[in-house]
Amino acid sequence: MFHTAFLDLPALDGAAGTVDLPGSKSISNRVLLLAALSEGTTVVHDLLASDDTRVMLDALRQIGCTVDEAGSTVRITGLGGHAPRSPAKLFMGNAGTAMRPLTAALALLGGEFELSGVPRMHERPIGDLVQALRQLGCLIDYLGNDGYPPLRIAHVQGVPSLALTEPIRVRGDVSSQFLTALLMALPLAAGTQSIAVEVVGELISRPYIAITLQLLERFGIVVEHQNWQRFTIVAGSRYQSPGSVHVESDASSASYFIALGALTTSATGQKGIKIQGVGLDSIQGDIRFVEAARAMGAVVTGGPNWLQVERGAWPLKAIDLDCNHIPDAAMTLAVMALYAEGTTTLRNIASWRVKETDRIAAMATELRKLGATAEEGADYIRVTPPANVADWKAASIHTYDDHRVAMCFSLAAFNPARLPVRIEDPKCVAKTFPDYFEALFSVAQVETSHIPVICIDGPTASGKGTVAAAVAQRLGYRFLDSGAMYRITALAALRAGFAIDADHEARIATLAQTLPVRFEGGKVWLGSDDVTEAIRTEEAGMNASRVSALPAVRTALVDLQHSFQRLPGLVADGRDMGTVIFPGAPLKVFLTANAACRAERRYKQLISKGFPANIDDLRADLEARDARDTSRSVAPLKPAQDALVLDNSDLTIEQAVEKVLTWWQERQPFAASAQR
Ligand SMILES: Nc1ncnc2c1ncn2[C@@H]1O[C@H](COP(=O)(O)OP(=O)(O)OP(=O)(O)O)[C@@H](O)[C@H]1O
Ligand SMILES: Nc1ccn([C@@H]2O[C@H](COP(=O)(O)O)[C@@H](O)[C@H]2O)c(=O)n1
Repeated sequence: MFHTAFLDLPALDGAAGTVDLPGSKSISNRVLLLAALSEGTTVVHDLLASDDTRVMLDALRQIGCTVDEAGSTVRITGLGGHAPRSPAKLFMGNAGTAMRPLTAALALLGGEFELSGVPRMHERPIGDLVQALRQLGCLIDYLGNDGYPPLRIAHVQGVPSLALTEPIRVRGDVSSQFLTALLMALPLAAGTQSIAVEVVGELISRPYIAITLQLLERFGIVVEHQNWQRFTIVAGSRYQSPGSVHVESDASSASYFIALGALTTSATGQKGIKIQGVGLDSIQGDIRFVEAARAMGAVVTGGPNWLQVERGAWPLKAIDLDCNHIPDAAMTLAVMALYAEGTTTLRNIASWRVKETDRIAAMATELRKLGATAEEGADYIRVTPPANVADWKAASIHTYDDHRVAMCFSLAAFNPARLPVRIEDPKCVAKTFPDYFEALFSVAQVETSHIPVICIDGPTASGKGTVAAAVAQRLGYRFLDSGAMYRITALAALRAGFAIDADHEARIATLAQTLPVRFEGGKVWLGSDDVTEAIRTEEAGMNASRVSALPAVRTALVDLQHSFQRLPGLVADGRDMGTVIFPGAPLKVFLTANAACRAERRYKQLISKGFPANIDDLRADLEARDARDTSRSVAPLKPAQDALVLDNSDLTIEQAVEKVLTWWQERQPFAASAQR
């Protein structure tokens, strides 16, 4: 996952390949709660690992369920009729699928609970659910604003006697989660009598209720319904664990890759995007996004657990669609509309206004930043793409702590104007798809020369590695420590018994070409040996300097260094990054510091690692190394013609990093809006 302040997506050319999607959020959190209410142990396979499931798991532990996690498999032993542990303060983050059903379930289980969330959760309505529970006789207080979390369930003396003879009335036109919450909680009270729930107003997002009913059935609860307006929980209902449950992949998450298949082709001749984990027979309502994508031109085929999507009509066809049945996935249509001919209208999406953010306003604002025309109404959005290629704008997309805004706007990186797109706060995807961008990059195609590279070259101990690693971390870019390649080659040569000299040049070069080197978790591996420490000594640096003067060795290491230029970008440090390896890089920095300063820094560095050091010897060594690096015939150390020189003798590390980042921002088309 990218924890950076923003993630810049370079203009992407195409996409092809296979993606495995994470588990469905809606199914994951429903299954967790149903398992918690059941008798027996449920093994949940392929559970989504995300912020929203995390808060649910934590809450279930707090109320006394036994929860064992092993990767994506979670084993839950439910309460099975026992009282939950109370009092408890439960933090629900911004997870509506946890807040609403848990409120209802805890109200019917008895005990004293406070449920709260992030500030946005405290703006998301829950009043209709609370009103329905109060109708029953439940004692629930608002701790902030009426109608919104945080709230308190005050059943210290146990569950009060409930008024179950009359149907419970609940609104269905604000959020279907209120009805889901009641349907999952009421079986706890349906031991001796049937309980009816009546929906007031039109039931929105009906497919989510269908998921609830299907999952309830798996946990032994039969719910009858008349025309989706009246639901009856049959007397004698009792939660019983089914033993094990598999969570299917998230159909809403599939929408981004369905869209990707619809709007891209592949330069390599590979055909389309294959999505694994969810198929045309999915129980999730958002699978009907496939119909909408087909209407826009996508060619979608599929089987029980997979989908295959290819571009059909191009440009895409504009649509006018009632999206009530696919509220979450419909956001993706708003971005697909950027690639359509004409105006796309998405209707009946009032629920967008009370989601993670006001999604209608958010989508309209961000689409406009890209150059589109977006008109918003109380329950619709109308999108007209930029009139001409030249009307597209490079935008910094604000994501409103809304995972879906972040994910669907990544699709704007395929714009015909070939402009980059900045996604602010990319980690918000953690709500449902923590590795979304990694999945996107695994199928996205871009000509390598278009992947941005920042080169930081300079003499020994000038701070290149430190600054480059920090810049890479701030941008979410990959990091290439090219010096390590020479250090490892020298080590491998010596271990193979080769002296580092011209006589052994060819053999060392052959060795370098097939170096079994891996950089993993901050460690450097040569085959199965951890050489992290061994290559950091001054002697190893000197050997590297000798080996790096052999032209054949330099040539042998070129491909390996180029292989680091991958999405979303690269920061490379060394001696010839800007002059030889990445001559087209858009930013080249030559980082220097005076010799005394560098010797002192290296001295402190070695001492702190427990290596013996003498500052005068160090200075002599680094000057010798610089002299050899500067005077060698191939790829000598020198600033590239277009490099910016930064003497950081009097700068702190952070100041040097900021300087490089500032230079980088100045080269970005959306620099100004990134300051918001
Ligand atoms: N601006 C700075 N102020 C103080 N210390 C710094 C600064 N920049 C780097 N250092 C420190 O100097 C030491 C050497 O830095 P670093 O290893 O990044 O240099 P380098 O140029 O990559 O060296 P080499 O060429 O040998 O790989 C490190 O301990 C680092 O923390
Ligand atoms: N691009 C590069 C990087 C390094 N070298 C040589 O390797 C030696 C070790 O590099 P460090 O950055 O890890 O100290 C260095 O002294 C150079 O001789 C190189 O030639 N080209």
